[in-house]
Amino acid sequence: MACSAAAGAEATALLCRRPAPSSITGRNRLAVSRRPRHGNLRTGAQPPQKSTPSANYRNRVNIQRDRAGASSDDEHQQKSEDENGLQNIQLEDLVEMIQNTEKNILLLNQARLQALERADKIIKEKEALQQEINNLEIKLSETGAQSELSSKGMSDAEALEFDVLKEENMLLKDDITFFKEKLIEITETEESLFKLEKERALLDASLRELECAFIAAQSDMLKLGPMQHDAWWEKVENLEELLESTANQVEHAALILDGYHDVQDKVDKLEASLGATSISEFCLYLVDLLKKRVKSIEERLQACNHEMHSQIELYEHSIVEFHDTLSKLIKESEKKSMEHYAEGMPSEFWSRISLLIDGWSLEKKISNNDANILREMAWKRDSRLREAYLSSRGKSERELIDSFLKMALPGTSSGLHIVHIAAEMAPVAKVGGLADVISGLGKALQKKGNLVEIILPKYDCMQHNQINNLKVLDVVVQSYFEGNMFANRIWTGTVEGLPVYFIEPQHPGKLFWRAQYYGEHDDFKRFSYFSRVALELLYQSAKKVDIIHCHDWQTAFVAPLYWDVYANLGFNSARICFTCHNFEYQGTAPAQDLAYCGLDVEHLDRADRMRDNSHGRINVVKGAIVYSNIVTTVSPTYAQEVRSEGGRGLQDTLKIHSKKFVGILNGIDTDTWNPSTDRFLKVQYSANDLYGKSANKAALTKQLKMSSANASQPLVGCITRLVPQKGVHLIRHAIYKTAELGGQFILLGSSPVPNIQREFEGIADQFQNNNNIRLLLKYDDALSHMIFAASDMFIVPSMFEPCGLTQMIAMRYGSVPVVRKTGGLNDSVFDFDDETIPMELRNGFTFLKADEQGFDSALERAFNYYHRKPEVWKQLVQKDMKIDFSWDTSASQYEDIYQRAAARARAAT
Ligand SMILES: Nc1ncnc2c1ncn2[C@@H]1O[C@H](COP(=O)(O)OP(=O)(O)O)[C@@H](O)[C@H]1O
Repeated sequence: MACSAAAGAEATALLCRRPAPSSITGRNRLAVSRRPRHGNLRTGAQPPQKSTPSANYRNRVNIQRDRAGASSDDEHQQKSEDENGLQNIQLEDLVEMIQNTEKNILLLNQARLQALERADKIIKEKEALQQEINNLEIKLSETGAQSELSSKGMSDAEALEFDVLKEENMLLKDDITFFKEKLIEITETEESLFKLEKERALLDASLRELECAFIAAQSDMLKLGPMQHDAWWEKVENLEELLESTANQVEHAALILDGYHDVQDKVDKLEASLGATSISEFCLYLVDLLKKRVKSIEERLQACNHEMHSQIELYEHSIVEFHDTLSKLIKESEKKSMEHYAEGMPSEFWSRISLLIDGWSLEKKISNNDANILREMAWKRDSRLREAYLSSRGKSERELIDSFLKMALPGTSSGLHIVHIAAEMAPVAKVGGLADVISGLGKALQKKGNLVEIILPKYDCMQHNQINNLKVLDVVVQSYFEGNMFANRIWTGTVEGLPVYFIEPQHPGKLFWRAQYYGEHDDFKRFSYFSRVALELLYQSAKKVDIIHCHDWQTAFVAPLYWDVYANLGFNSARICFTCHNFEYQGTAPAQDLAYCGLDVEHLDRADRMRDNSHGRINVVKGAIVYSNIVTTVSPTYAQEVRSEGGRGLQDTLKIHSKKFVGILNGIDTDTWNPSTDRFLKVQYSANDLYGKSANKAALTKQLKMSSANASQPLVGCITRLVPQKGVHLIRHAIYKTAELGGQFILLGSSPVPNIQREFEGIADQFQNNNNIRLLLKYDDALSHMIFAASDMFIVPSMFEPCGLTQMIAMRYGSVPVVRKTGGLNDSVFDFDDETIPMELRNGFTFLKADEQGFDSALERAFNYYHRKPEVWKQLVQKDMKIDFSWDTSASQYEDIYQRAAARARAAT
């Protein structure tokens, strides 16, 4: 609208630029043009003419005149010159007239174009206005409808608001009627604009006529020379008439344009009135109303909130008060019960405690020193004694003594100083499960607040890169061996966060410089030497160790050495725990060999001490059973089995010492064996995200150049030492059976037994070109991690198995175990189809008979579930991955027996 007002002003300006628009009408200009006709002749020199059409015309006339002059006599020439001069003057006037007319035509054309533009704009604006009115009507009808709808179920205040809205709607409707009327006016204006347009067309036509006439006049001028003056004037008159009618039209157009100004004014006024009550204003009004409503609702909400908060505050306040009263009541009741003790039973209670302590002291169940400490505590009515007494109700006297003695410890720390003396430790020196136990149990005990140290031989072949801060101490430990003293260098470093001492004998036999851990002709010598130096180290460092834990035959020498040699030197604070990880390896030798490490052969070569039960040699495992304070093996079932044939001749010894013998199931190091962090895996995964498992399978089969065409083929894994214990004949059979069932098989293992190694090399050759079978006859820690992750099933068909770690590791990696029901396998794998076992415990497939049929029945069932019930299989995989095989529970059991032994030790001194 503002734009059209501006355009209107511009048009006015354009008209004003013409000289005196109101006076310069066509008629006035015509009067000027007529002057030459009434004799006002022009004389004298004329300024040079521009090359306009009339100038050209003039030139052409002069040329005609020259030609005419050349062909007449003088008189005639004079007359002719006069006539020509007259003609020239008249022509010049005519040309001027035409020039004026041209100018007027140009101006008119411009005015016409302006008028056209304004007309278009007005039409567009009218359309936009109509559209806005339409929208407004639609909005109004919607608002009306919504209001109708929302009026139902309104509160009084809302109804009032609704009425206001309705009224506003009515007013708006009136406004719209008013706008409509205005619109009709605009339509009328539009009609007059149409008329203007028509006039414009007429004007256009006459202008064209005028132009044609002018062109005709021009050509006539060319032929004018001999033409009659009157005829010429006739033409001029015609032209004048044309000009007059054009002037009339221009006048008319000016009138119409004046009318247009009126229309423009009207439009501007309309615009102004529309601006006053514009749609956006209406919208603003509506928004404002809505805002008000929202505000009132917010206010109400705030009020509610406020009320709620004050209620909550009240409620909280009353809770605090309630708690205060409750704690006061509790304190009062405690006080009363204390007073009850103090007033009623206390003297009798504390007297009884004092008598108990005196009795234990007299019976030598506790030392005099401990008795004095405990007596003083009872005298002072130490609440810790009272709590220990009350919590031990129903337990044995021994347990009560132990719990009392814990408090007699200086500093009363429940932590123990435990030293493991072993031949292996993972990952620095690993041959089998023993290594895993040392680091796994050691870490778990350390986590429980004990001081744990490890003593290992310093092997040349160990994984030095697995040791942190390896350094040699500035001390040489001299140790006895074979009648001589040998120097030993002591190295320290940490492995898996545990402090480790590495002993490097300066012995000419280069005892641990053999490029292998075991299998040397002088193993008995090597490890008896090591056991002696380990104790020597502890002795010389004057440590007050609580538990010395030795493992397997290699360090079984420690038990008799400790009690027969070092205890006599005053090194006797510790108690010895011996764990036999496998009763197959007992460390037997001719009796005199015991003397190498300083043991008294005569004293020990006795049936009740170290002489082997079935032949004349000495047996170091037997010696450890006899000489240790605690004897353990690695699973409850195996502990049971070794009490009969499984004991390999030591069953009677174990029976004799059964009170100190216990089977504790090994755990696994869940930090090392963790599929969600395992750095050896292609993709880490967890029970809740098994994608990584199939990715590892794909990666490993690709790496080993195995077929990956059939993704539904189960992959069977086996990682083991290839020794008869592990059921090598069933492992061999499993390879063929898996091929027959359409599965894939990967074996990772090596054998210390040459003919077994050769046999498996032969099988490997046989399957060399089979894309589904791979035999990797070596030791490879990284590869073992990848196989655990990639396999779907894992076989452990052992003839006997003290504990077995691979079935637990396999489950942690989602590989379902297929195992023989023996030893630790029986304590950790429960058959999926065995209905006598609770469903939640069933985690694998087991068989009892150590033959091919027995194995086949378990493997075939596993294959069936894998192929036919993939969902059940997946659930089984996930369940297995979530089983807690950590050392936590087992370490607590060890800690418990350590504590009791340590307490007895204190009681004894
Ligand atoms: N060839 C091998 N390569 C890598 N690791 C192996 C190999 N053979 C056995 N192991 C590992 O040694 C440990 C064996 O422990 P376990 O099952 O108790 O058997 P054992 O101690 O009788 O050998 C497992 O951690 C297993 O992964």
